[in-house]
Amino acid sequence: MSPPALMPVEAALERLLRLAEAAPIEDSERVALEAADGRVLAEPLVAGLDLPPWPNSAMDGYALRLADWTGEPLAVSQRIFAGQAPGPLQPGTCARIFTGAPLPEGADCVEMQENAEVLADGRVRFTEALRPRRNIREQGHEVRRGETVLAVGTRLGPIELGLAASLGAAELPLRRRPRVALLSTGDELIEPGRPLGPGQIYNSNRTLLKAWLERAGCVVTDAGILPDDLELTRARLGELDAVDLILSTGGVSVGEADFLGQVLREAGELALWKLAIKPGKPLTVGHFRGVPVIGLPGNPAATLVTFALLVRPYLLRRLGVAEVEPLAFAVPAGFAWNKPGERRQYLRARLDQGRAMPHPDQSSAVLRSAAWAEGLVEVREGATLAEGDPVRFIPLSEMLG
Ligand SMILES: Nc1nc2c(c(=O)[nH]1)N[C@H]1C(S)=C(S)[C@@H](COP(=O)(O)OP(=O)(O)OC[C@H]3O[C@@H](n4cnc5c(N)ncnc54)[C@H](O)[C@@H]3O)O[C@H]1N2
Ligand code: MOO
Repeated sequence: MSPPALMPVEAALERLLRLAEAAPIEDSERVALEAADGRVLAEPLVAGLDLPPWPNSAMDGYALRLADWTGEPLAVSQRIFAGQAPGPLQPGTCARIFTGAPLPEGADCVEMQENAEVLADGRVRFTEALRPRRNIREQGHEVRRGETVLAVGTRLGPIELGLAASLGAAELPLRRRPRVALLSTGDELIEPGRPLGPGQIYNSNRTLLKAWLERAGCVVTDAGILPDDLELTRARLGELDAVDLILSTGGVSVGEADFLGQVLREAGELALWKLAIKPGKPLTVGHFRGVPVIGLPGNPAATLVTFALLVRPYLLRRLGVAEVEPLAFAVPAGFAWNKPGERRQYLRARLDQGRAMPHPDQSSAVLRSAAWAEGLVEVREGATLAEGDPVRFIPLSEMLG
């Protein structure tokens, strides 16, 4: 009998996103703008004013009414700086005006000072033809009052926060942060700072995931290293009832001391997925007393790839984010690929003169090549590649936030 087919990446993502939509995190809180970076909007941001709020000058120069201009020089009747409220333009004159200053009532054109000559008597001659509305930033040009500027579910970054600030928002209604409990499994693991005993390795997944989850806006509970004991595993999981997700690493393949799996089976449900991803084949998805559980493979590069491609989008979708997949683009392969694989490979790679160059060490156990990499290059299952063929490149920077 042939082994069951591996689950394609798209199918795994699709299933996880459906699970995320079935368990949305909907609570919201009002948060000061300065503390809102990386968070998700719980309500649309609706403009309470026009932007700009009034017509203003795009240039340092002179504001005038075109009908007043016959080709003769005009006297300057006022000077208007940004931040001032000008009076109406006196007929038959122009106003000295600076960038960002409000246009005086009655003016319908601004000419930049480079096209103006100030005569000895102070009057100004315009040297080029003038056009109506030239160099005027119109009221409401960017945003009209009442318009939705950012949709619910928008992930806020510096640019969105700047936009909210330009509309005068001091606080925003945000989804609360997801609470994630992080578990490591493996008797070989100890935490950095302690001496390494025989057979032991330092726990790197915990540090990697904690930092990454926090960047993604989560509150992380460190649930430590799961003991190799059924009773203790049961007790430890039982303590994690106030979280939105239990995320574990290790112990998901075919190991014998799979206490996590056993406890999940008796007090929840558990599915063992075999994904067509390399690195990252085994993934556990289930529930423990109603709390979603995702178990990532323990190999550090497998943890990284499955978190980036599956868990991060899952968490964002639980917050109602629509676009959860990282931006990716096609680049020419700087390498050949002769052996078609049954799993889709995500190679740790850099761009060299626009071509994707994989690191020579693609071992699932290795993090160093990921620290070197700028992104992941996708080699699809069953594919061979010649140098120059297009491959998808996903920048790590797209996924690390
Ligand atoms: N007979 C089979 N063996 C394995 C299979 C398989 O299908 N049949 N799959 C391989 C693949 S692919 C992967 S990926 C791993 C997945 O292993 P587990 O998730 O069960 O993880 P462990 O066995 O606990 O650990 C794997 C590896 O990673 C190291 N590790 C684990 N946790 C951490 C951590 N927190 N920090 C640093 N390193 C960690 C661990 O020491 C092991 O070296 O299974 C393959 N085997
Ligand atoms: O999925 Mo595993 O990461 O290939 O070693």
